Amino acid sequence: MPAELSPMDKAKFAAARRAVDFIEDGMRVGLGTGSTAAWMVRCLGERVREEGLNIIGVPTSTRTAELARQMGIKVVSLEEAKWLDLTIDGADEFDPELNLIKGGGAALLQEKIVATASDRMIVISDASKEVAHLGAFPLPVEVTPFGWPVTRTLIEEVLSSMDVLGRETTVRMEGDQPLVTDEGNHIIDCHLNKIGNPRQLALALNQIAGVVESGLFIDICDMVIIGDADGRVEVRDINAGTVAHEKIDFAENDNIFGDLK
Ligand SMILES: O=C[C@H](O)[C@H](O)[C@H](O)COP(=O)(O)O
Repeated sequence: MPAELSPMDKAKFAAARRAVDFIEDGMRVGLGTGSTAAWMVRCLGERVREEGLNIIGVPTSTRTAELARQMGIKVVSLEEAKWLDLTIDGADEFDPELNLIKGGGAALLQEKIVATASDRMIVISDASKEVAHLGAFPLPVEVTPFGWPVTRTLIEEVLSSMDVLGRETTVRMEGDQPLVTDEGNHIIDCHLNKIGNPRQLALALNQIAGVVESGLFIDICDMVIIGDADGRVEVRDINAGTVAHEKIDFAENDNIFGDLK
């Protein structure tokens, strides 16, 4: 393992490495986006190379598609795959029911479509993403470019009647322009501090004309794997109601870091 790898990256790696063990030969797998999901793609690439694992991957962003191809993973579109066995992705926050905030990397729309088109979704994370209540992380809402300032006003109106602590919104920028997502939309970040009823908020946001999707993932995630910098992982299965504690041996996975040295 490269000495310069941060404790956070070690934790993300441990969770990612454990998660790819759930991938079996022949599976169609949704590939998430972000720094944690990138570790998962590298770990999966290693299994494909070493074990000849025959899987197809459906990426959730152009970034992930590029990395997956580099790692030797066969990449297809969701239209081609039709349905997926499993999606593995990171998250910005998760609560005790495994409801999520996602979209810190602006990939929430493809991520949500891919995750809901999967039999199971596993979230991989370090411990910092676990919260009692969602909302400290600004909630991303993807909106159409057409009339987006109006949509933003409508979002603020809806927030004024919701059980949230903060109501400020900001437009995600790239340079001096609103950021454009892979699907050609913009992102409004909602600074809510605490969301009292995530399900109600998700439904209310999706009623607004111009809102394409919010970063609230309700009842989509089945399992979370939380890694730490020592290689320990906690595997929490919400459906089975089980919690397992295991350990990843970094030394056994040294070849995965080959391209990073
Ligand atoms: O849009 C990005 C995604 O929802 C990411 O999965 C999320 O932001 C977590 O990313 P990271 O693993 O880099 O913290």
